[in-house]
Amino acid sequence: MTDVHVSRKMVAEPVNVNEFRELARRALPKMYYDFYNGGAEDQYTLKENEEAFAKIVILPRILRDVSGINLSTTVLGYNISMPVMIAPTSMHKLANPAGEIATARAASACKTIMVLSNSSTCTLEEVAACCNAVRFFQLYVYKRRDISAKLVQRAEINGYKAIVLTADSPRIGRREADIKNKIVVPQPKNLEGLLSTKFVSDRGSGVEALANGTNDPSFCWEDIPWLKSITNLPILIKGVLTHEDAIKALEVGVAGIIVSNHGARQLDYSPATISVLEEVVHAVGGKVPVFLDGGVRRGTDIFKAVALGAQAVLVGRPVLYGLAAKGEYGVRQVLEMLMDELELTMALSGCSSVKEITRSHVRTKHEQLLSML
Ligand SMILES: Cc1cc2nc3c(=O)[nH]c(=O)nc-3n(C[C@H](O)[C@H](O)[C@H](O)COP(=O)(O)O)c2cc1C
Ligand SMILES: CC(C)CC(=O)C(=O)O
Repeated sequence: MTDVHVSRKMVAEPVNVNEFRELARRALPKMYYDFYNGGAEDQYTLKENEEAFAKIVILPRILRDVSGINLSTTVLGYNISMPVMIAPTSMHKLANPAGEIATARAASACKTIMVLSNSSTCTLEEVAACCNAVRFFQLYVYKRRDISAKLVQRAEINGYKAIVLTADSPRIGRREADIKNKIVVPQPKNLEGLLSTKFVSDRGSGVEALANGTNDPSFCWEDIPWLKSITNLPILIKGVLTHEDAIKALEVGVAGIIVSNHGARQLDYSPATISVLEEVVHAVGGKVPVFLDGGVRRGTDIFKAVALGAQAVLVGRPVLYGLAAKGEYGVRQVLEMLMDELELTMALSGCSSVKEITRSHVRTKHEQLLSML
């Protein structure tokens, strides 16, 4: 067999998430692949999100009974099959005609939680009706506060179990591929009949026009009581990267914190999420669960995040790659790959349950350098 045959076969039958990325690239129009795959400006943080995981080593323990591995955990009291959830990402119909319905069904099949994006291409009602996955609803607070309130109310009526407030997007990051491609995106389905989103961007990106036309850049900590006053659902805050903001989040009474830099699509040169996870975990001191997203591509990444204190991680692009390549089945395959990799990582590290993964199972770059002194 020639090398060409080998590489074709490899891409046709992906064995890891990064191979799904290549399948997605082939399946999608360039404009949409760039939208899904890209980050802000120099994409420094985009690279760092993945590379920072590579700087952490795992310290395995040997001769433990790992004949049965239990990957399950709980998030806000809901049992899930593994410490991995689906991050909110917009516009799944750009990847597959079934859109978020396919993603939700895959989440349900894999017994995990899907966070539905505020800017989805299926309505939150359609997603609620299509499967019995536990679902959270991600919220951007709009200049039209009444419309955000309406979305929260609809999420609550339709059985979403938490509101994930995205707090890192007062304006949209500068995503240069979208500007160059003059990306055109559909109107978010949840806003149909509520708000016209036909905004025009000077710079060419339809995503930028949409987000900057709708999101309220004045929304701040003092406004969280308003959000709490309109819902009984627990609120998770997404976009925390410092201990200062973690403490503020506790003060305003959130039910959980998601350490996130929005998949490096907002502020370039913000830190890789895995590099600040521990700072946030220490500040929170176990008062609420801490989650992480950004750059998780391997079971070993999940293991490292859990060892550094995350209750679970969320994956964004991997799900989109699976969806673009193979629809609902592709999303399932991606989730199952991560699950299998995590299971093997735990077995080889001597951990038979998620609780057994501890801080002493990993060594950061900083610690590696200190140990050489
Ligand atoms: C194409 C795309 C769309 C996204 N849309 C949203 C969104 O609508 N709301 C949101 O809070 N985060 C959004 N995010 C950020 C994700 O929730 C998540 O933080 C990020 O994708 C995690 O990094 P990863 O893609 O490396 O896993 C989006 C990310 C991508 C890649
Ligand atoms: C701006 C939104 C429409 C989607 C989003 O959050 C993203 O693309 O990162």
